[in-house]
Amino acid sequence: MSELILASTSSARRALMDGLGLPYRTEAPGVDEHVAAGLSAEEAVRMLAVRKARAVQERHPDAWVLGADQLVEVGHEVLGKPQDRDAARAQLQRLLGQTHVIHTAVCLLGPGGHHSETVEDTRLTFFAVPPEELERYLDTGEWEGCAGSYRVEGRGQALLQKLEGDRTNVQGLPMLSVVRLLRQAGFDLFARP
Ligand SMILES: Nc1nc2c(ncn2[C@H]2C[C@H](O)[C@@H](COP(=O)(O)OP(=O)(O)OP(=O)(O)O)O2)c(=O)[nH]1
Repeated sequence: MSELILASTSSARRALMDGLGLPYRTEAPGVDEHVAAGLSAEEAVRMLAVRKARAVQERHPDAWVLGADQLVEVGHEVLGKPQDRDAARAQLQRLLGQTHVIHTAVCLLGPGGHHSETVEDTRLTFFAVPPEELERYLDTGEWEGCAGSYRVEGRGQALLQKLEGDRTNVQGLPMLSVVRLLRQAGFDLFARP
């Protein structure tokens, strides 16, 4: 198989792909992540995952390229990555004591016009915790670089009352779907190095 490129700057996505053990490399997509207002969270993440994968594939047309994007939806609000601690506090205040949905889209592009994509949802319910506990969680710094301002595999799991769906989807890549897309594209996931 041609080389596989993860079109991502995300350390969480890299960690998940490392666990799979396939040879791959990463490349920053370098795309504008703004989308038209009025798109649903699912439409937005799907569009951005394709945009990221296409941007890298244009530079490496013979490669396989995996792109991904994630948003948090709570009520009618859509949350991305917080810019600072105050924004992270506001996001978590919105999520605590509520149920929210993580939407993650992945897109796999390959030689010969291969294009497969999917969007996976995971529903999470958080405990309602007092403000001082929220401040202690913010002190961990886990909010940085995370849509929704928490890390489900880190101290953030102490906020988690219920999770329905693929846990890896929360971390940045729905690995059940990534494996399915790679197998459908003909990847041998246990190829001899
Ligand atoms: N480790 C960890 N990371 C999380 C968690 N929830 C969200 N994230 C991270 C994964 C992604 O890096 C980020 C979602 O934002 P984006 O989809 O815009 O990706 P990002 O800009 O980080 O990287 P990329 O666009 O792939 O270069 O949030 C979590 O529970 N644990």
